[in-house]
Amino acid sequence: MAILPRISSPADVRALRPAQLEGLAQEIRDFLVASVSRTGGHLGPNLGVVELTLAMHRAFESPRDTMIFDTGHQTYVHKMLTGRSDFAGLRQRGGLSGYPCREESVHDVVENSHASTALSWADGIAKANELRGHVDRHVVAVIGDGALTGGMAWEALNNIAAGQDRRLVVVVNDNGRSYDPTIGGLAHHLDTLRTTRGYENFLAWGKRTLRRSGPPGRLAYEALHGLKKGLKDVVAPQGLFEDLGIKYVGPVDGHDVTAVEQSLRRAKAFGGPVIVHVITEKGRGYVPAEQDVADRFHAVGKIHPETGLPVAPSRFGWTSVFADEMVRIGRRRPDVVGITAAMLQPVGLAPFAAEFPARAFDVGIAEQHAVTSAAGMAFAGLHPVVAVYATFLNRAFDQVLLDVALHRAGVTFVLDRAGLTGDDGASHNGMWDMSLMRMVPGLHLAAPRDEPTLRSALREAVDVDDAPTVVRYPKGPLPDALEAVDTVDGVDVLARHAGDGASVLVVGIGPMAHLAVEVGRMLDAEGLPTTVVDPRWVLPVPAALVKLAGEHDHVVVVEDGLVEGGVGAVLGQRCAEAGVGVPVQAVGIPLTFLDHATRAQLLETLRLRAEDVAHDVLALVRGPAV
Ligand SMILES: Cc1ncc(C[n+]2csc(CCOP(=O)(O)OP(=O)(O)O)c2C)c(N)n1
Ligand SMILES: CC(=O)[C@@H](O)[C@H](O)COP(=O)(O)O
Ligand SMILES: [Mg+2]
Repeated sequence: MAILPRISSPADVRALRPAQLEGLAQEIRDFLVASVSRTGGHLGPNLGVVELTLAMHRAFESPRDTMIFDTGHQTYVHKMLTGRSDFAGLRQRGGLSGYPCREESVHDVVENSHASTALSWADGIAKANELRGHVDRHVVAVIGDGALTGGMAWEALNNIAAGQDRRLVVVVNDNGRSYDPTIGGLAHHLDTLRTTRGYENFLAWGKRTLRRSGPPGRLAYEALHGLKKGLKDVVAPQGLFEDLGIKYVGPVDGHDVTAVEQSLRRAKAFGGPVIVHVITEKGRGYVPAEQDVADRFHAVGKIHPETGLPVAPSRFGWTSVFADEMVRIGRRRPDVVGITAAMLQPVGLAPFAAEFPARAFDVGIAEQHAVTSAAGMAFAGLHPVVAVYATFLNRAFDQVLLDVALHRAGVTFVLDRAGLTGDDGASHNGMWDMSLMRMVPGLHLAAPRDEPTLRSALREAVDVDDAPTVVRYPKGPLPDALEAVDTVDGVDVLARHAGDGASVLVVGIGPMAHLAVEVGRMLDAEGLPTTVVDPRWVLPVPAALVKLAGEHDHVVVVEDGLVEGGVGAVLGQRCAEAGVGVPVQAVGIPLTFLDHATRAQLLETLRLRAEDVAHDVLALVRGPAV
């Protein structure tokens, strides 16, 4: 008898008998594979937390007890156990978000999918609970071993340790991986806690001995647990968590619901900050994921459930061009090194790392460290290429500004997923980088429109050794190459249309150049004299673009980034400063948080299609249609 359909709230989960839990876990796994195969999503991480999430909702009472999930990509099971079963529209407009979403449920708190923030959230909530006398409320925060390599997590742990009376349980979900195996001293320490030979072997011996003593009855079971407890105290090394002053429970088999539930109840009863170290397996229970050496199906597109193979070919054309060009640059420039923040494969540095293993650095989910360590590398004679998703550079703005730019360090930032990404929701759109980077003195930013301009931008960027450079490009497949018909002082002219009346300069930034050409055609069809250009290096705004603007009656700049402080806004400022009195219309992303939707849905909503832009230009140039 299927249990899952009868789960509409955590109370239903708590009402189950322990004997029912294994069956429910299997039903959940079957559902995850069947559903996420159809929509795409974070299949591997969620397969790894089935038992953990079940145990959490049995040991704690959400929403009275607050549940926080770091990054939030592993909350599909949490959603299923809190009454949300319609995953058919996952990460699409009107469907479930791929992360916690307050609008969806009172059980969801943190919508931000940037890693390493959960423990700070938890510390704040626990402090508020204590101050407001909510002594019956617990906070339980799940953080992955990858997210634990982020600096904020340690800032939070330092504070959590200071609050000995705060009811806060930190669950370290240790599956040994971010995308790749987690790096660094912390990963080693977690390994030590998890795989101390004596602990493991002695425990294995204990299990064998007890089994030989007869059917694993209650007595044998108790003896085994007593043995494990004794072992932990005697053999398992005391961890840095306890040195910090935070009680440590574990390591616990994260796929044994009963063991996890018991550990969580123990931690909850302690009444102060406790870490429960849970050992899980990313992709657990689905062979294609378990066997996936790349990243255990961390984030998949639509796949065939029987085989795990992708339904569509690889989605990431831009990334593969960067990957190829980076190897070519590496061959001719021994000073060039690559830095990733735990995303070697997704950002395209894997081929570079394969050919130059000593020159590829995975720093963990630590973008701030990545940037400042790059400043150090540049100071010491290297040219670092820091490859991150555009949205994740937000948290390292200060390091770009005052560690790299202030020292005129030759560091190149390669920002993948720049612009609208859509289905990953508000915190994943790469919409902030140009408005942020335009505030960095001396920084040069390129927005290529296709493969040839991406390759040339990368080559030009690594040749700049006395200032930061940025090359940004979007998620997904490459557009066809777009040839320039002319170049004016570095600004590519993509089309010129003669005509009568008010002349229009259409500036396409990055891949929006393709849309700009389309807009040019539409304006030409209306008889407007139109010039379509792509400046390629867009920040600082080139003087040639200001000059070109002064030769037209109207300028429209189309960019896959914020309008506020974007290239269009800056061009308008530069024109005003130069006494060039032409109206500059900036078209792009409004200053707001965008709900999850497909990129196409967002482009339509934001009126970022060629017909929308042409319509708006005509309305401005000729006045509204009567
Ligand atoms: C600041 C930031 N950098 C990078 C990412 C991309 N990212 C999402 S999940 C993930 C790996 C997380 O590993 P872990 O915390 O161990 O969770 P698991 O997937 O193993 O459950 C990364 C790097 C992010 N969400 N936030
Ligand atoms: C949760 C997270 O930050 C990443 O897993 C991200 O969702 C991956 O995005 P892509 O699918 O665009 O690589
Ligand atoms: Mg992990």
